[in-house]
Amino acid sequence: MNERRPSRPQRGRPAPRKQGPRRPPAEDPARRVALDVLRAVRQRDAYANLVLPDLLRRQRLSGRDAALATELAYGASRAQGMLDAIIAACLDRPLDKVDGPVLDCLRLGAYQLLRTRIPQHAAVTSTVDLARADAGSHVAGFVNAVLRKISEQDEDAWMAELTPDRDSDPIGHLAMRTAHPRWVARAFAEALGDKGSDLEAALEADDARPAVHLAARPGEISADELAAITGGDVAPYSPYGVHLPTGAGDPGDSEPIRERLAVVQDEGSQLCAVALTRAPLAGPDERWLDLCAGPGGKAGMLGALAATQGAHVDAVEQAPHRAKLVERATEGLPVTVHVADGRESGLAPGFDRVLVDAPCSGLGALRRRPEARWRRKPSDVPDLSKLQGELLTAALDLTRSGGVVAYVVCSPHLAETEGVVGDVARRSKAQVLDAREFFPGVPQLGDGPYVQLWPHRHGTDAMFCAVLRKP
Ligand SMILES: C[S@@+](CC[C@H](N)C(=O)[O-])C[C@H]1O[C@@H](n2cnc3c(N)ncnc32)[C@H](O)[C@@H]1O
Repeated sequence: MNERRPSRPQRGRPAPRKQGPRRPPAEDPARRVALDVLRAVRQRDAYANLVLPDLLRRQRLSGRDAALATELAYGASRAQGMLDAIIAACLDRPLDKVDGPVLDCLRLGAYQLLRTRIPQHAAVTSTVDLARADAGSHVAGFVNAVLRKISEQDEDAWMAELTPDRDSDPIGHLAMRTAHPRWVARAFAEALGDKGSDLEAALEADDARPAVHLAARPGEISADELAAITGGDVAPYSPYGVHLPTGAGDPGDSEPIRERLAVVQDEGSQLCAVALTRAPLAGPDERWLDLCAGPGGKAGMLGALAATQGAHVDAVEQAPHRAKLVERATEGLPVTVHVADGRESGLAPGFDRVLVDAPCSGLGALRRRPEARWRRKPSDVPDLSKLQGELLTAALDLTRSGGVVAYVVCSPHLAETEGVVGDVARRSKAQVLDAREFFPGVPQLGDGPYVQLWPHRHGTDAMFCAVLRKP
């Protein structure tokens, strides 16, 4: 046993308070918000990025306090597996025997100790205060003791102790070091065909906070104009994209977004929507379909492009509340929204271009959804692949002979990407086009015919795109 870290924290004996900076107030509002986010995620499967803005508003937090709450809530959510491994190493009982509210406090405290520059005493005492307020004095000593043990080593030392050996278990090693579940790291490795440096770069980029990307609405404003107004940079690949500087604040406050001249949209999503419109077509090019449209990001892009080309978009979405979001996103554009199951939409066939942006595991956008990597399970994938195959088949059925279908998922998992497309193309005899041609100027697209974008190569989400032509 490691003598420096006795296995049993000593309950009820808070470490003596040191002289020095004043103890933070009992209810530090930024940490309170972060803790409430962690709790909502754990208790009711909430999405951190949806609950946080509301909590910030309710606590009237802005500026540095809001930035701290965001950093702690998102950071602790993203690093949860790694934090849990370290917390577990400091306990004399299994982690699942720790009460949920206490575990939330431990995660929040551990994150501050390991991944921020917050002084140790502030990280520990502020978390103990929250634990006392939420769970009672009897747990304060326990939280204090565990956090003190965690604080005896920095993240690197903990990782050296807990991470599997790099040579004998490269995936387990990188998964732990970059705070990813092992199955996600393995899915990335299989898609990259690499267990070494490329995988490391991919997982590290996936663990970093992404820049906010905007899409200028085609026909309304150019990317140059949007960049000038927002102070962002024109995106490297999407003709409509702008990257906002880090820490630019809430993009929803910016004038072009309020005036609906631009939307927040990852550059990879923009590229995939535009790719559908770039595939060459003989014959008519007027009827476009978006078969999985909610909440309407790509439908907005397609609608705006359709408006400039005299085409019309039908947008199908199964969930009524998401269909409403599509209506809002496409207001004023030549788009008709239908609430229906894309597998049996009842729409008349004969579409010239069809987008299937299928429901997926979202493994390609984990960096944007802090808690998602710990929520998704490998057992989710088979059901998703089945649905994806059915939607792609329905899309081909709705396409005219010679028309094109873009199949897009925000995941690099091979069962959701090449597996689905290979299977449907074989059965339908659809021709798989070289999708790289519809991503001009984008480097490192491999051997084709599919396109797999990556955060570490392209700065985008890990979007997958295949383009098929109906025989
Ligand atoms: C990846 S999202 C699409 C994102 C959208 N294209 C965008 O850019 O904003 C997948 C959407 O498909 C919807 N969906 C799930 N099953 C469906 C089905 N059987 N038919 C139609 N839509 C479905 C989900 O509700 C979700 O809104």
